[in-house]
Amino acid sequence: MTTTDTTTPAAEAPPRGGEIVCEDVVRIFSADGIEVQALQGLNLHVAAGDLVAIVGASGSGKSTLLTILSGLDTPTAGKASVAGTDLLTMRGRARVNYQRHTVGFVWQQTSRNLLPYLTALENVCLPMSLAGTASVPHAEHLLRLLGVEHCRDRKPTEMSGGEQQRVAIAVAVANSPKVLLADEPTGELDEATSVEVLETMRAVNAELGVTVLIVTHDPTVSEHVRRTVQIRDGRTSTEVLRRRETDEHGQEQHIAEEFAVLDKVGRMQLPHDFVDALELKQRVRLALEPDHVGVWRDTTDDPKPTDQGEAAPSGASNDGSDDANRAEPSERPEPEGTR
Ligand SMILES: Nc1ncnc2c1ncn2[C@@H]1O[C@H](COP(=O)(O)OP(=O)(O)OP(=O)(O)O)[C@@H](O)[C@H]1O
Repeated sequence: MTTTDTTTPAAEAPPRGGEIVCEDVVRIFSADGIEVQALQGLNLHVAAGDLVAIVGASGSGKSTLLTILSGLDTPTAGKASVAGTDLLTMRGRARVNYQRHTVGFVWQQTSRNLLPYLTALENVCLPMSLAGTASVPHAEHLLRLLGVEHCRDRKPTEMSGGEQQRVAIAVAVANSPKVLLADEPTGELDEATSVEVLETMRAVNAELGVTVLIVTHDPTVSEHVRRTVQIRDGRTSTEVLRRRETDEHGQEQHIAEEFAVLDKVGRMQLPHDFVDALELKQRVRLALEPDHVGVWRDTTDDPKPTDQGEAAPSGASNDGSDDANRAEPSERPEPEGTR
């Protein structure tokens, strides 16, 4: 990952609010009398037209989030809406309409996305027929856009895994949803085919303007999206925003900046590698500077060197003043907001 400093990170950030809004979303599962908090106050805002990857360790809550956004499950608490539809109060007919028109899905298992006894064209026409808007020319247009027009009259068993996933994307966007949700869409594919499928997702995002959210374990997915959101223990923890810039030599640079997610009351999680690198534990020292917040390891209880080079008693300062523990600006580490 190429990283570089930048003076205007906020200028590139997507606007707050928008197509997908999750605020303090909680999902508790009860099984055999044991409660599992899969989502523990998750916050996520995705703007209309954005292309976002959600990454995280196994069990961090990615699939739970996607199942809620797809309308197949309801949060225990919090606020969640997609394209203005409130996912907590949605019932019956509204839920069917939501799944048919507002969101489209692509699942990991290629076999789950397509009906095996229908051709690619028939698979794409099916959701339109259910909505009463079947159009062969529109289905053909989508197959062409996704580069699988040659599969028009083939059944899934006559297509490669990558072709099946690209047809699945055409099926998912057949009813012009506002949001396309994909759960590990490259999970069963080799690297080269994964890249093709991800590029297809980009094309759908760019050409049709559909907002795309991809849940994945695959770290290479991050290189194909503008924004990667990390979920940790049921909460969004950090984000990486990517963009391309041309430097003064005319060379294109890929810029990746890491951000921490700040909730409404100001809580944030520091990335694991920051915590490990500075051996941060239990408590950190903070300082508000004009344009950033400084975070330092708590050295209050460290032995202090004396003039003779011996350790002073814990907590004692060199000159007896409280300021002795504060590093002078020249001694301070660089701000950690960018890497
Ligand atoms: N229906 C359920 N009943 C009980 N616990 C559940 C249920 N679904 C998920 N969980 C638990 O919730 C937590 C989050 O699960 P989730 O499937 O969302 O994680 P994930 O990040 O998608 O993991 P993976 O990458 O392995 O699919 C896990 O501890 C899981 O065991």
